[in-house]
Amino acid sequence: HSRDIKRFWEWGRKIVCVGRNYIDHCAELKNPVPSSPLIFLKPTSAYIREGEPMKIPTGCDSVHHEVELGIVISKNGSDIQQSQAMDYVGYVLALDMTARDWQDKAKSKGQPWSMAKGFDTSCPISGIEKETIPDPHNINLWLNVNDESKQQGTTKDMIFTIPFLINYISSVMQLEEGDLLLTGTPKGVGPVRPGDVIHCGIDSVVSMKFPVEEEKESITS
Ligand SMILES: O=C(O)/C=C/C(=O)CC(=O)C(=O)O
Ligand SMILES: [Mg+2]
Repeated sequence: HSRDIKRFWEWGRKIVCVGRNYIDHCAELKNPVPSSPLIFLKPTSAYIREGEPMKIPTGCDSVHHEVELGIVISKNGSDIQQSQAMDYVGYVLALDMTARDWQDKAKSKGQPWSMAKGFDTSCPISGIEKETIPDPHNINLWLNVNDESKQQGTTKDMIFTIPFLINYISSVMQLEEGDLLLTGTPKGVGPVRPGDVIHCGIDSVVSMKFPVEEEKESITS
Protein backbone atom coordinates (compact mmCIF):
# COMPACT_ATOMS: atom_id res chain seq x y z
CA HIS A 1 0.00 0.00 0.00
CA SER A 2 1.13 3.54 -0.55
CA ARG A 3 1.39 6.17 2.19
CA ASP A 4 2.52 9.75 2.05
CA ILE A 5 6.02 9.56 3.54
CA LYS A 6 5.74 13.13 4.84
CA ARG A 7 3.13 12.01 7.33
CA PHE A 8 5.70 9.86 9.12
CA TRP A 9 7.40 12.92 10.49
CA GLU A 10 4.50 15.28 11.04
CA TRP A 11 3.75 14.55 14.66
CA GLY A 12 6.68 14.04 16.95
CA ARG A 13 8.94 11.10 17.29
CA LYS A 14 7.10 8.52 19.27
CA ILE A 15 3.70 7.50 20.55
CA VAL A 16 3.92 6.16 24.10
CA CYS A 17 0.83 4.23 25.13
CA VAL A 18 -0.48 3.23 28.54
CA GLY A 19 -2.49 0.01 28.77
CA ARG A 20 -4.89 -1.23 31.43
CA ASN A 21 -5.29 2.23 33.01
CA TYR A 22 -9.01 1.80 33.80
CA ILE A 23 -10.23 -0.93 36.16
CA ASP A 24 -13.42 -1.52 34.14
CA HIS A 25 -11.40 -2.14 30.97
CA CYS A 26 -9.04 -4.53 32.79
CA ALA A 27 -12.13 -6.43 33.94
CA GLU A 28 -13.76 -6.69 30.52
CA LEU A 29 -10.61 -8.24 29.00
CA LYS A 30 -10.03 -10.33 32.14
CA ASN A 31 -6.64 -8.73 32.78
CA PRO A 32 -5.17 -8.11 36.23
CA VAL A 33 -5.15 -4.51 37.47
CA PRO A 34 -1.53 -3.34 37.10
CA SER A 35 0.49 -2.15 40.09
CA SER A 36 2.69 -0.02 37.82
CA PRO A 37 1.90 1.42 34.36
CA LEU A 38 1.94 -0.95 31.41
CA ILE A 39 3.76 0.90 28.60
CA PHE A 40 4.07 0.13 24.92
CA LEU A 41 4.85 2.12 21.74
CA LYS A 42 3.15 2.78 18.44
CA PRO A 43 5.04 4.11 15.39
CA THR A 44 4.15 7.60 14.11
CA SER A 45 3.29 6.03 10.74
CA ALA A 46 0.06 4.95 12.48
CA TYR A 47 -1.34 8.50 12.51
CA ILE A 48 -4.36 9.47 10.45
CA ARG A 49 -6.49 12.62 10.55
CA GLU A 50 -10.19 13.09 9.80
CA GLY A 51 -10.88 12.66 6.11
CA GLU A 52 -8.85 9.45 5.97
CA PRO A 53 -10.27 5.96 6.55
CA MET A 54 -9.18 3.57 9.28
CA LYS A 55 -8.10 0.42 7.47
CA ILE A 56 -8.38 -3.09 8.83
CA PRO A 57 -5.04 -4.71 8.06
CA THR A 58 -4.99 -7.70 5.76
CA GLY A 59 -5.07 -10.92 7.75
CA CYS A 60 -6.64 -9.41 10.86
CA ASP A 61 -10.06 -10.70 11.94
CA SER A 62 -10.81 -8.34 14.81
CA VAL A 63 -9.83 -4.67 15.04
CA HIS A 64 -11.10 -3.08 18.26
CA HIS A 65 -11.80 0.60 18.92
CA GLU A 66 -10.25 2.18 22.03
CA VAL A 67 -11.06 5.87 22.62
CA GLU A 68 -8.40 7.66 24.68
CA LEU A 69 -7.28 11.05 25.89
CA GLY A 70 -3.95 11.84 24.24
CA ILE A 71 -1.35 14.12 25.77
CA VAL A 72 0.89 16.03 23.36
CA ILE A 73 4.24 16.74 24.96
CA SER A 74 5.02 20.44 24.49
CA LYS A 75 8.76 20.46 25.31
CA ASN A 76 11.62 18.04 25.88
CA GLY A 77 12.07 16.62 29.35
CA SER A 78 13.73 13.85 31.33
CA ASP A 79 12.97 12.95 34.94
CA ILE A 80 10.02 15.35 34.91
CA GLN A 81 8.72 15.84 38.44
CA GLN A 82 5.00 15.30 39.00
CA SER A 83 4.72 18.87 40.26
CA GLN A 84 6.06 20.18 36.91
CA ALA A 85 4.38 17.63 34.61
CA MET A 86 1.32 19.67 33.66
CA ASP A 87 3.61 22.35 32.16
CA TYR A 88 4.48 19.79 29.47
CA VAL A 89 0.99 18.94 28.20
CA GLY A 90 -1.41 19.72 25.38
CA TYR A 91 -4.30 17.46 24.35
CA VAL A 92 -5.62 15.40 21.47
CA LEU A 93 -8.51 13.04 21.09
CA ALA A 94 -7.13 9.70 19.96
CA LEU A 95 -8.09 6.18 19.03
CA ASP A 96 -5.75 3.33 19.95
CA MET A 97 -7.02 0.94 17.27
CA THR A 98 -5.97 -2.59 18.16
CA ALA A 99 -5.78 -5.79 16.12
CA ARG A 100 -7.16 -7.81 19.01
CA ASP A 101 -6.70 -11.24 17.46
CA TRP A 102 -3.05 -10.43 16.71
CA GLN A 103 -2.61 -9.08 20.23
CA ASP A 104 -4.15 -12.23 21.75
CA LYS A 105 -1.86 -14.40 19.65
CA ALA A 106 1.20 -12.35 20.65
CA LYS A 107 0.19 -12.50 24.34
CA SER A 108 -0.21 -16.28 24.20
CA LYS A 109 3.35 -16.59 22.87
CA GLY A 110 4.80 -13.98 25.23
CA GLN A 111 5.65 -11.77 22.24
CA PRO A 112 5.41 -7.96 21.91
CA TRP A 113 2.25 -6.22 20.69
CA SER A 114 3.95 -4.07 18.04
CA MET A 115 2.09 -5.44 15.02
CA ALA A 116 -1.27 -5.48 16.84
CA LYS A 117 -0.93 -1.87 17.97
CA GLY A 118 1.23 -0.35 15.26
CA PHE A 119 -0.39 -1.08 11.90
CA ASP A 120 -0.96 1.82 9.47
CA THR A 121 -4.04 3.92 10.40
CA SER A 122 -4.10 2.53 13.97
CA CYS A 123 -3.83 5.99 15.53
CA PRO A 124 -6.60 8.35 14.40
CA ILE A 125 -6.27 11.75 16.12
CA SER A 126 -7.86 15.16 16.36
CA GLY A 127 -6.33 18.25 17.97
CA ILE A 128 -7.92 20.06 20.93
CA GLU A 129 -7.47 23.64 22.13
CA LYS A 130 -5.79 23.30 25.52
CA GLU A 131 -8.07 25.91 27.11
CA THR A 132 -11.15 23.77 26.39
CA ILE A 133 -9.94 21.14 28.88
CA PRO A 134 -9.55 22.85 32.25
CA ASP A 135 -9.26 19.52 34.12
CA PRO A 136 -8.04 16.51 32.08
CA HIS A 137 -8.82 14.23 35.02
CA ASN A 138 -12.52 15.10 34.81
CA ILE A 139 -13.69 14.68 31.24
CA ASN A 140 -16.02 12.19 29.60
CA LEU A 141 -14.77 10.04 26.74
CA TRP A 142 -17.43 8.59 24.45
CA LEU A 143 -17.48 6.47 21.32
CA ASN A 144 -20.28 5.34 19.02
CA VAL A 145 -20.16 2.86 16.17
CA ASN A 146 -22.84 3.60 13.55
CA ASP A 147 -24.61 5.86 16.08
CA GLU A 148 -24.73 3.08 18.69
CA SER A 149 -23.05 3.97 21.97
CA LYS A 150 -20.16 1.61 22.77
CA GLN A 151 -17.80 3.43 25.15
CA GLN A 152 -18.55 5.99 27.85
CA GLY A 153 -16.03 6.69 30.56
CA THR A 154 -14.56 9.41 32.68
CA THR A 155 -10.89 10.20 33.08
CA LYS A 156 -11.61 10.46 36.83
CA ASP A 157 -11.27 6.66 36.71
CA MET A 158 -7.69 6.54 35.44
CA ILE A 159 -5.59 4.34 37.73
CA PHE A 160 -2.41 6.35 37.06
CA THR A 161 -2.78 10.13 36.67
CA ILE A 162 -1.17 12.20 33.93
CA PRO A 163 1.59 13.64 36.21
CA PHE A 164 2.33 10.15 37.52
CA LEU A 165 2.62 8.78 33.97
CA ILE A 166 4.80 11.63 32.73
CA ASN A 167 7.13 11.21 35.68
CA TYR A 168 7.20 7.41 35.31
CA ILE A 169 7.90 7.43 31.56
CA SER A 170 10.36 10.34 31.51
CA SER A 171 12.46 8.70 34.20
CA VAL A 172 13.26 6.00 31.62
CA MET A 173 12.95 7.64 28.18
CA GLN A 174 13.18 11.31 27.36
CA LEU A 175 9.85 12.81 26.36
CA GLU A 176 10.33 15.04 23.33
CA GLU A 177 8.33 17.92 21.96
CA GLY A 178 5.52 16.54 19.78
CA ASP A 179 5.52 13.07 21.31
CA LEU A 180 2.08 11.70 22.09
CA LEU A 181 1.12 9.88 25.27
CA LEU A 182 -2.05 7.79 25.03
CA THR A 183 -3.54 7.43 28.50
CA GLY A 184 -5.57 4.23 28.14
CA THR A 185 -9.14 3.36 27.33
CA PRO A 186 -12.22 2.84 29.50
CA LYS A 187 -14.50 -0.18 29.06
CA GLY A 188 -16.65 -0.92 26.04
CA VAL A 189 -13.97 -1.81 23.51
CA GLY A 190 -15.17 -3.95 20.63
CA PRO A 191 -14.75 -4.84 16.98
CA VAL A 192 -15.37 -2.65 13.94
CA ARG A 193 -16.06 -3.86 10.43
CA PRO A 194 -15.69 -2.44 6.91
CA GLY A 195 -18.52 0.04 6.29
CA ASP A 196 -18.79 1.08 9.96
CA VAL A 197 -18.33 4.68 11.04
CA ILE A 198 -16.57 5.39 14.33
CA HIS A 199 -17.67 8.63 16.00
CA CYS A 200 -15.95 9.56 19.25
CA GLY A 201 -15.37 12.58 21.40
CA ILE A 202 -14.69 14.31 24.67
CA ASP A 203 -17.89 15.71 26.17
CA SER A 204 -19.14 18.23 23.60
CA VAL A 205 -15.67 19.80 23.37
CA VAL A 206 -14.36 17.81 20.42
CA SER A 207 -15.44 14.91 18.26
CA MET A 208 -14.13 13.08 15.23
CA LYS A 209 -15.46 10.54 12.72
CA PHE A 210 -13.57 7.84 10.87
CA PRO A 211 -15.00 5.39 8.32
CA VAL A 212 -13.70 1.83 8.49
CA GLU A 213 -12.40 0.14 5.37
CA GLU A 214 -10.63 -3.04 4.49
CA GLU A 215 -7.01 -2.62 3.53
CA LYS A 216 -6.63 -3.45 -0.11
CA GLU A 217 -3.37 -4.77 -1.39
CA SER A 218 -1.93 -2.24 -3.83
CA ILE A 219 -1.77 -3.71 -7.29
CA THR A 220 1.30 -2.79 -9.26
CA SER A 221 1.95 -3.77 -12.83
O1 LIG B 1 -3.84 -6.86 27.80
C1 LIG B 1 -4.72 -6.83 26.97
O2 LIG B 1 -5.39 -7.83 26.70
C2 LIG B 1 -5.03 -5.61 26.25
C3 LIG B 1 -4.51 -4.47 26.60
C4 LIG B 1 -4.64 -3.26 25.84
O3 LIG B 1 -4.89 -3.24 24.63
C5 LIG B 1 -4.33 -2.06 26.60
C6 LIG B 1 -4.71 -0.76 26.07
O4 LIG B 1 -4.33 -0.34 24.99
C7 LIG B 1 -5.57 0.10 26.92
O5 LIG B 1 -5.92 -0.31 28.01
O6 LIG B 1 -5.90 1.19 26.46
MG1 LIG C 1 -5.23 1.54 24.48
